[in-house]
Amino acid sequence: LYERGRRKQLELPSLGFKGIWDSYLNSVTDAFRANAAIQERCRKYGDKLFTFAQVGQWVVVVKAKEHVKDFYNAPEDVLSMEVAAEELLQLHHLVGRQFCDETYHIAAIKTSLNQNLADILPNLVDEVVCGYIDVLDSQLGSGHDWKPVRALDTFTRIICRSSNRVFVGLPLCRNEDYCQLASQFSSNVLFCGPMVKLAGRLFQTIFRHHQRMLKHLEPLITERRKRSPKPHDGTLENDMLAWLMDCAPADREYSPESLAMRMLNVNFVAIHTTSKTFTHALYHLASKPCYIPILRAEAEKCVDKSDPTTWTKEALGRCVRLDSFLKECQRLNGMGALWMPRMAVDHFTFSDGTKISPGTFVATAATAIHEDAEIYERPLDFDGLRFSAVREQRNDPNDLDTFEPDSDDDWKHRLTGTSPHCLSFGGGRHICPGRFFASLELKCMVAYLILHYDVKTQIEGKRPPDEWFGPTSHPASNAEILFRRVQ
Ligand code: HEM
Repeated sequence: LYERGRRKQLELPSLGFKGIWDSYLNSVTDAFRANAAIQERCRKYGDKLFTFAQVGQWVVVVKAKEHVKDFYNAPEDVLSMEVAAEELLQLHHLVGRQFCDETYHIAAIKTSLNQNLADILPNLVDEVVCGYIDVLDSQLGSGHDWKPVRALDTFTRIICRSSNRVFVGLPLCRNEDYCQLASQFSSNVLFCGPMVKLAGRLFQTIFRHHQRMLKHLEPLITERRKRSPKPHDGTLENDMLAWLMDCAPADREYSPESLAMRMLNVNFVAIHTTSKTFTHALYHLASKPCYIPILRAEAEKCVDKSDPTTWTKEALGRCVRLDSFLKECQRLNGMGALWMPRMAVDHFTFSDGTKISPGTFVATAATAIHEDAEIYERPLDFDGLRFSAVREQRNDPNDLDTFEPDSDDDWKHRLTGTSPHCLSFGGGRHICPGRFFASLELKCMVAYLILHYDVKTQIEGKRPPDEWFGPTSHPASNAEILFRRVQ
């Protein structure tokens, strides 16, 4: 209790704080309406930093552009993402020390994955198509009637397969046990993390994710080692496993334990984020059918419906309206009210002189920023063409030969563009290195969907409402969307 009172950062404003007991009471009532409570405080304090009482800790909340820049550019040994994640999710207990201590998967994503996007696209598209056929079409049957489909489950399975086609290749990416492990790992961690302070090492024993991943990868690693005594000689597959081997320190190149842990980590950051974003987009599309003909017409112009093997990174890059639609979905849905948590591990001073002491949690008010009327016109309205409108002013989208997605400051309005006003992929030091892959995969997924299916919500025009757990939001987990094949 003493620690809690001390860490409140008394010099910062905090609505409703009168004493330690008060703060507990507030934190419990606010937990049920965290988004509204944080938005209220953002309106009251404007661009000032303030503190917000959560059940387990105080959080200093950052909203103003300059504060966000200070925050996300701060060095890891001052405002630490790792320590915050450890504290919130208890990763050492849940998955083991090695999960956090090694980080060479980040290098593998930043260099190899991003450089190979054009090369891996045919495999990615192939798996997206096979995923739709195996997982969605099997639920629709052979007719052309509307059929309800549980969206989040269905598309998490397709995205998990497609991502893992690029991470581990065939046939493992279609193995049921492997896919279950890869897609459930992050939800298990995110769900159990907060409870694990009590449960200690129980989670590791019960779920044994690392051992299960090891069982799947070990034969692959042994086979590759036999084939190529050095992973860097270019004879291995062009997939994440090979890139991880390339980026690993010399003594881990072929270490199944270490590589299995990195592969868990890659799946941890890649699958639920992409599946959630896709599901949000699907809910918007199904509840606002006016976007279907717009996006379908653009997709028909950019890619060949009848031959997905011809789809290229450049062609998908020209789907500017689809890019904008996805960015708008991210702006309004999917971020938590508190986003990008950091723990101060040293004294930190914001550029306006505000000091943060070690042991303080800091996070951005992402929802309040994304819904700020001073930044976005009509911020609460969903405008799927909000970002493409700016890009199309400078380029004629009907003239695909002259369209230059890379011109001027075009990047700012792209799905992968980030700024202190657009935090969906983070920003600064820990900006998401997988966002180019995620963008490519999401575009393949949505382009294929709108070319082959019509979608609508059960109650026409009504989007399944997001689910909130404290300051974290998720797309409705059990909602069904109606699908019908395009005739
Ligand atoms: C739509 C999908 C995705 C979203 C919304 C997303 C979002 C984010 C955000 C917000 C961060 C920064 C977290 C922070 O600063 O606290 C982040 C970091 C990260 N993301 Fe993503 N991500 C997505 C997909 C992916 C994919 C597909 C990969 C891998 C292939 C990936 C790999 C990573 C990694 C490794 C980090 C940590 C970077 C570091 O610590 O420097 N992400 N992501």
